[in-house]
Amino acid sequence: MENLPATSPPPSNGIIHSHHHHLEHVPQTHGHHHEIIPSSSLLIVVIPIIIVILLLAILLLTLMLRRLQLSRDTTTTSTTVATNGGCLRGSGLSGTPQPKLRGAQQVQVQVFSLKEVETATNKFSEANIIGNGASGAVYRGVLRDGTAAAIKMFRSHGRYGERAFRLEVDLLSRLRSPYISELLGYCADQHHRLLVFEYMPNGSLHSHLRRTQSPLNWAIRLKIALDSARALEYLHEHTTPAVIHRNLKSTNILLDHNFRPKLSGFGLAKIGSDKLNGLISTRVLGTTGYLAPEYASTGKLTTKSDVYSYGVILLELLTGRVPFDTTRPPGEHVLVSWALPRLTNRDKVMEMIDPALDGQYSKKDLIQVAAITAMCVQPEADYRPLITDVVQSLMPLVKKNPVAASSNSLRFGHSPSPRA
Ligand SMILES: Nc1ncnc2c1ncn2[C@@H]1O[C@H](COP(=O)(O)OP(=O)(O)OP(=O)(O)O)[C@@H](O)[C@H]1O
Repeated sequence: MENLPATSPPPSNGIIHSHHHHLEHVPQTHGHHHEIIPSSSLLIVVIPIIIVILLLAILLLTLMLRRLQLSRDTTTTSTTVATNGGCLRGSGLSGTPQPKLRGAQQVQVQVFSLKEVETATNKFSEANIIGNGASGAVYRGVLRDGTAAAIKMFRSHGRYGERAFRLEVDLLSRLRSPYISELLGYCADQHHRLLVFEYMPNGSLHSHLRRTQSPLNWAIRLKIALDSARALEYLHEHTTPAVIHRNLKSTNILLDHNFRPKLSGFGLAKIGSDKLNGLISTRVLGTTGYLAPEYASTGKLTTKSDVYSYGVILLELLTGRVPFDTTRPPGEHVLVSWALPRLTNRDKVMEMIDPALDGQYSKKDLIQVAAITAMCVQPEADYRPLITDVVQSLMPLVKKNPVAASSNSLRFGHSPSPRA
């Protein structure tokens, strides 16, 4: 009241008396305020308040728009893959946490024009097709500098295909490990989406386990098991934040000229900040027979979901069977359900072993691998081991069963590993 301008009319009696007759005079006093504060003074107070509110609203809106933009970028993944032969520089999963190899720098991948890829694959000749995955055909090609390559062509790049393509480019240009398939480059020319990988002359583990001719021997199976676990260890433990592969299967384990495995197929990978508590996916993606039960039923994805899928690969190595096979007798369709009770039974474990191994393995080692496998395919995620524990358990077994130097002796028909 003291601050009222001099032009303000003097307070009325109603105000003076209000101390004594408060209740009776309240309405009167109230009405008086409108008269004693001039509109110019009101404006001085109200305008700054309105300006502050407006500024706050603009700030809030900007923040909300930014958040929306980030979440959109997360679902479509990177927007930095250059199209029309542009170059991938400083590619990043915009809006998503960017996994980095601790202490390592990003590796540049080459950008190929459609013409270059066409030349490399003899115009995508059918004769050059070496595989067919869910996202499209894979061609063998020879690059301009003479390097052999496997070129994966995305069939259509709808929302899902585009995400998978960008994710593979973004992740594989960051992740470098001797256990992970190397991305040489990519082509994103108009509607074409192609990934150019180092060529793995021995194809996939899946194809080798299906072969009846010269099957993989015990020592090489153990080495494949160990190096595949190391690939996963790299993703789960040596990458920050952890990467969950989400599509671990024997077609994604590729073998080099020495049958050393490299992990591929990163189109469904998830970069998780909380690897053990997990991420809840609204869409369950992956491959039947390899999906961890808790992920299949609730969408809860953790590094332990990968450990389960890895356990299924161990089962394939032990039994030579596929994870889901309706041609088998009833009760044997689902590999895990059939194998789980046998894995922990010392007498029955021998019954489930791949007949192609022809008894050329140590029973003691087999029991140990079976025990590791049983833990990995535990229905309860918490009881599954960390992949690092698997690596540690397999290391002494691989040391005991060294792989012969020549690739010719990696399979039977040459020099099988000795019976223990
Ligand atoms: N770098 C490579 N070298 C040699 N062969 C490869 C290479 N990449 C893929 N292939 C062959 O092509 C097949 C299909 O590969 P792709 O990556 O499409 O795998 P997929 O797991 O079957 O499919 P998706 O990952 O789309 O689910 C592989 O199983 C393998 O036989």
